[in-house]
This record gives sequence, C-alpha cells and structure tokens, in this order.
Amino acid sequence: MIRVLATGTFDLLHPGHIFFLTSARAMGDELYVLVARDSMIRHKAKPIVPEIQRLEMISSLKAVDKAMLGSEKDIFEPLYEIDPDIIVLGHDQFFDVEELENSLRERGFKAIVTRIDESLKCPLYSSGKIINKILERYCENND
Ligand SMILES: Cc1cc2nc3c(=O)[nH]c(=O)nc-3n(C[C@H](O)[C@H](O)[C@H](O)COP(=O)(O)O)c2cc1C
Ligand SMILES: Nc1ncnc2c1ncn2[C@@H]1O[C@H](COP(=O)(O)OP(=O)(O)OP(=O)(O)O)[C@@H](O)[C@H]1O
Repeated sequence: MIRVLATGTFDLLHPGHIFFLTSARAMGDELYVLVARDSMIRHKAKPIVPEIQRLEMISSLKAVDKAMLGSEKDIFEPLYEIDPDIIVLGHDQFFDVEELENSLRERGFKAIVTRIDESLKCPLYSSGKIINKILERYCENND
C-alpha cells in the first residue's frame, strides 16, 4: 500500500488543483492531502477562503482519500501520523526536493520527495488568476 501525500493552500479551487491531485493519486494507492493553515501562509497573500472551508472542498474530491489541516507550528508534525511513502510537490511549490528529503531523513521519515513538473493550462489555472480577474471586473470595470 503506497501512501502519497500532497500539500497546498487550495484557495479558490480550479482545474489545475484537480490535475495536480489526480496526478498525485496516480503515484500510489491512497492520497492524503495537507491543507495549509491560514496562519502559516506567509509567502503570498492570505487566502480568501477560510481554512476549514478549503479543507471541506479538498475532502470531497474523488482523488482524495483523506484531507487534513496542517500544523500551525511545524510542517513536519503531521507526518508522524500520516507517515507517507511519497511526498508530491507541485510545479510551483517553493520547496527544494533534495533539501526537503534531507530534512525528512534527519527526522527519521522514509518518504521520498518528487515533483510534478507538468502544469495544466486553462483560462483560470491559478487562484491568483481568479482573484485578478475578479479585481479587473469589479474594481476596474474593464470587462
Ligand atoms: C511535507 C510538507 C508538509 C507540510 N506541512 C504543513 C503543515 O503542517 N501546515 C501548513 O500550514 N503547511 C504545511 N505545508 C506547506 C503548505 O501546505 C504548502 O505546500 C506551502 O505553504 C506552499 O503553498 P502553495 O503551494 O499553496 O503555494 C507542508 C508542506 C510540505 C511539503
Ligand atoms: N494549473 C496547475 N497545474 C498543475 N498543478 C497546479 C496548478 N495550479 C496549482 N497547482 C498545484 O496545486 C497545489 C496547490 O496550489 P496552490 O494552492 O498554491 O494554488 P495556485 O492556484 O497555484 O495558487 P496561487 O495562484 O496563489 O499561487 C500546488 O502543488 C500547485 O503546484
């Protein structure tokens, strides 16, 4: 039984998220997803959708066997419970594969880390693009 773990913010769901999670699920037998906590997101603007609602959406997806909120203190904490075989990064996630794998080994985790380099291009293929379109339409009156 190969347990795959994917992580992310998943604000304003779009087909790119579905593509990523379906590809991650295909790498093993079951897919766990850690949804980033509102308080842990510092590399970009805080999400529009609250963490509990982001979790509810991800939990309901066909590709996802179990979704949970991450830790608010230590990104490695949930891994003691999940104990994944594979951790899948998305094409634009800021972690370095080798560095993350070294950090996992230091803590005694067996998981290998791999990245899905492919990304889906559709009209609104990122949460940021959805937000920008809303801003253009309703704030700048362009469309
Ligand atoms: C192995 C791993 C564990 C993580 N654990 C947590 C966590 O416990 N809590 C959390 O808020 N974010 C956690 N994150 C980070 C986020 O879920 C997310 O990947 C990161 O904030 C980048 O977000 P983005 O891809 O949505 O931009 C973890 C990331 C990885 C790779
Ligand atoms: N179009 C896409 N194709 C493939 N993977 C994607 C796509 N969009 C997001 N992902 C992946 O989904 C996971 C969660 O992404 P995230 O929550 O950062 O969404 P995002 O749409 O990229 O958000 P933002 O616009 O704020 O960067 C990440 O691993 C990311 O690489």
